[in-house]
Parts: sequence; C-alpha cells; structure tokens
Amino acid sequence: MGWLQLNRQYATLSSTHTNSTLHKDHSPTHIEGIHIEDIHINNPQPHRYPPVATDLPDASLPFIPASTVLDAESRNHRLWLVIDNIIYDSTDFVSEHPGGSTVMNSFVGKDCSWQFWRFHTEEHMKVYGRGLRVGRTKGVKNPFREPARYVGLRRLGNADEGWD
Ligand code: HEM
Repeated sequence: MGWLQLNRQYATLSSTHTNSTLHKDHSPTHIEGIHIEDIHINNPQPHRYPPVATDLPDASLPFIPASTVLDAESRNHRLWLVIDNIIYDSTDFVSEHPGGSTVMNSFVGKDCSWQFWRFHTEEHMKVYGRGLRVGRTKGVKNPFREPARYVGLRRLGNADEGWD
C-alpha cells in the first residue's frame, strides 16, 4: 500500500457505538505527499455548525460552501472532513479513531472520500460517521488522485484514461 502504510492492525468494532471497542494502534508510518509538520488543528472553538440528528437525510443538511470548509477561521478551527460531499466534524472523535489522528488531521478541510472508502464499510459510516455530520457541501477537492486499481492486467474504473 504505497499511499499509506500502517504499523499494526488490530482495531475492533462492535455493532453499537456505546459498546464499541476502539483501539488506537494504527499509527501510520508513511503518508505520501503529506508534510506532517504542516498539520495543525489549533485550539478548536465551539461548533458554529453543530452535528445534526442522525435521522435527518443528507439532502436536508445545511449547505456550507467550499470556501467555508477550506477556511480554518470560518469553521472555528474544527476538524472537518468531507466524504462524498458531506461534512463530518471529527474534532471529538479523532482521539478515538482506530486509524490514528495523523490521517484525519492531514485531511482537515479537504475531501478524503476515496481514502475513506478504502478502509471503512457502510457500517462504519453508519455507526461512527453519521452522528458527526454537520452539513453538505460541493467543490471541496481531494488533494490526491485515486490510483487506478487492477485485477490482473485489467484496470478497474477510470476506463477513459487508457493504459499506463
Ligand atoms: C468521519 C470520518 C471517519 C470515521 C467515522 C472513521 C472511523 C473508523 C473506524 C470505526 C475504524 C475501525 C475500523 C475497524 O475496526 O475495522 C477506522 C479505522 C481506520 N481508519 Fe477511519 N474513520 C474516519 C476517517 C478516516 C480517514 C479520513 C482515513 C484515512 C484517510 C481513515 C483511516 C483509517 C485507517 C487506516 C483505519 C485502520 C484500518 C484497518 O484496520 O485496516 N479514517 N476508522
């Protein structure tokens, strides 16, 4: 796994948040293109956009423009991650994240959809992510292009791009 390498892998997840056991032993040793010293979640302020009820459909979330997501002041220095155009406030969850804090901090104010779906299932999102939703947005960029995936010599997805 070139983009991210993990030290150890033994996180566990139970079916409910309250009974969950989350071990914090997934410190990445290497993340391509990310300068660890640039990561700064300084002094998060209270919610400007509080988490919404879990039964609220995504389409009903307040719309927050990309400029607000990108700007640390505008989001009160909170750890916002964008996955499939939904904003997740992970400020309080980051210390419990089994994948460690470095990966989360490195995507603050950015889109990390494909990276998220490489490591998590719909169930992870439902149990742990849904309660972190604060809004929806559009146009927030992922800093990394998703690498092509192959089965044998056959590329999956990105069919328009031809062969490397
Ligand atoms: C809303 C945001 C996120 C939530 C709610 C979340 C939640 C979780 C949970 C519940 C696990 C444990 C999975 C298990 O037991 O199998 C996990 C593991 C992990 N997460 Fe996240 N995560 C989030 C964002 C991210 C992001 C943005 C990245 C990377 C870019 C990431 C990387 C990882 C990694 C590497 C693991 C360990 C995977 C493994 O065990 O193989 N997470 N996360």
